Formats: sequence, C-alpha cells, structure tokens
Amino acid sequence: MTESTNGRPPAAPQRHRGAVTLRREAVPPSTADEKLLDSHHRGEWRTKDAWRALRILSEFVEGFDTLADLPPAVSVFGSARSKPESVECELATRLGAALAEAGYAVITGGGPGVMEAANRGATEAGGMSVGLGIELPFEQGLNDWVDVGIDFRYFFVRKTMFVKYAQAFVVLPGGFGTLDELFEAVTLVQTRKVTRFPVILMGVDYWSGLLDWIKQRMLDDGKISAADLELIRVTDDVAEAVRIIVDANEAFSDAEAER
Ligand SMILES: C/C(=C\CNc1ncnc2c1ncn2[C@@H]1O[C@H](COP(=O)(O)O)[C@@H](O)[C@H]1O)CO
Repeated sequence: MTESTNGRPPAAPQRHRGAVTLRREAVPPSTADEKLLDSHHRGEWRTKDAWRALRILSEFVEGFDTLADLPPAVSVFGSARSKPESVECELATRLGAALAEAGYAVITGGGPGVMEAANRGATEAGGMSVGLGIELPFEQGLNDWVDVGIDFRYFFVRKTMFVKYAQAFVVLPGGFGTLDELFEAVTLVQTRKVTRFPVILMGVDYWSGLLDWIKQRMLDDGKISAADLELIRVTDDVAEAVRIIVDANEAFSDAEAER
C-alpha cells in the first residue's frame, strides 16, 4: 500500500494522455508513439491499429481546432537540455521577445531548455506563447511560459502543426531532436512541399562544423545543389533573424497579390 503524508498520498509518477491522467501503477511502461511504431507485436496490428487511427485523427482535430486562430507564427527549436543561464537560452529569450514585438506568435515544443527560454521571451514581451508538447516515457508537463499548450501522443501529428502554423523556422543549438526538426524543415522546402519559407540557424559557432561538412562533403559530392545551400540562413543577430522573416513574408504576400 502507498504510504500517505498528512493524509495525502505522496507525489506519484504520473502521465497525461489527452483528457486522461494516469498515476502510480496506472502509468503505462510505453508511449503511444512507441506502440504504434513497434514492429515486434504484429498480432496487435489487426486488432489495435484501426482504433489507433481514430486516436491519431482526433489529435489532428484537436490541433487544427486549437491553432486555427493563431496570428502569424514562428516555430523555434533547440535543446531540451540547455541550462537557463546558457548562451543559447539567453539568445532564445531575446528571440522570443523580438518575434512577439514584431507581431509573431512563438511556437516551441513546450519543453525545458531552449524551448522554455523562447516561450519566456514571447510571454514577457506580451506575445502569444505556444507549446506543442509530446508524450514521453517520463512526465514533464509544459513549461510555465506556455499560454496555449497541446500535448500530443504522436510525434508526426505534432510536427505537422509546427510546419502548418509557422511562417518560418528558427533553429538554435540542440541535439538529435533539433537536427530532426531542422532537416525535416529543409527537406520540405527543398521538395517544395511547403512554400519557400526561411529556415534560420542561430548559434554560428555551434553550427559551423555541420555547415562546413554540408559544404565540403554533401555539396562537393553532388548530394545537394548550391541553391539548396541557400535554403539555410545563419546569424547570431536577433534583429537580422526577424528581418529575414518579415522580408520573406512581405515578398510572399506581394507574390500572392500579383497572382
Ligand atoms: C531530455 C529532456 C526533456 C525532453 N523533453 C522534450 N519536451 C518537448 N520537446 C522535446 C523534448 N525533447 C526533445 N524535444 C523536441 O526536440 C527538440 C529538442 O531535442 P534535443 O535532442 O534536445 O535537441 C525540441 O525542439 C523539441 O521539439 C530533459 O529535460
């Protein structure tokens, strides 16, 4: 039996799944994404996947419904592990504020580190601060600076929202998750699945090794074209990043008006 403190149960592990809160023994050992993508349990495909499709559909409905009235927005990505006093968090906070001042909502993954710093900057500047959280094996909750938050079970549904509701992507230093988001964005622009919109790397020093490799290996080997390289802009200057986004939006609006 669980011991209580002052008549109340002690803090327990918990997990949120949509409207459902699971605590203690009810917390499942795996996440919804993991179950969907697991190829070992073939026996479940026939019995469970059709129902999962409905759950996936409901996540799209929830996301579309919640975000439909968002003002123009920018998705900001970066490490979940950066400390609040790190250079990249300081940059993310200034970026979040500058985007808010320019009239953009700021969308992040709703987690800690760079995400939290960008949400904080946006909120403190009086802007709209959005967090698109993801179910993880450990409960984490959305950071406290998120004003509009959605918790997703499925990574790919969440990724659709990052792209659909953003006018640009800004990518700060991060790990695998950040690289995944960066290259998904660049691939979507390269293959013209999304209208050309800016993908901006901030943290020149952090990204320089990767950019050198892209130029010296990918480009020289013919795996990308010189024009593809131009899809990624790089700067440490917050004002310049915002200007790139505003200019791209204006160019897009002018082109639309002429059509
Ligand atoms: C590892 C820790 C927390 C993980 N929490 C996350 N919450 C929300 N979004 C996340 C989380 N981890 C990764 N992401 C997404 O990937 C990007 C960051 O990944 P990276 O590997 O840290 O670069 C980020 O933009 C999110 O969209 C510890 O507290």
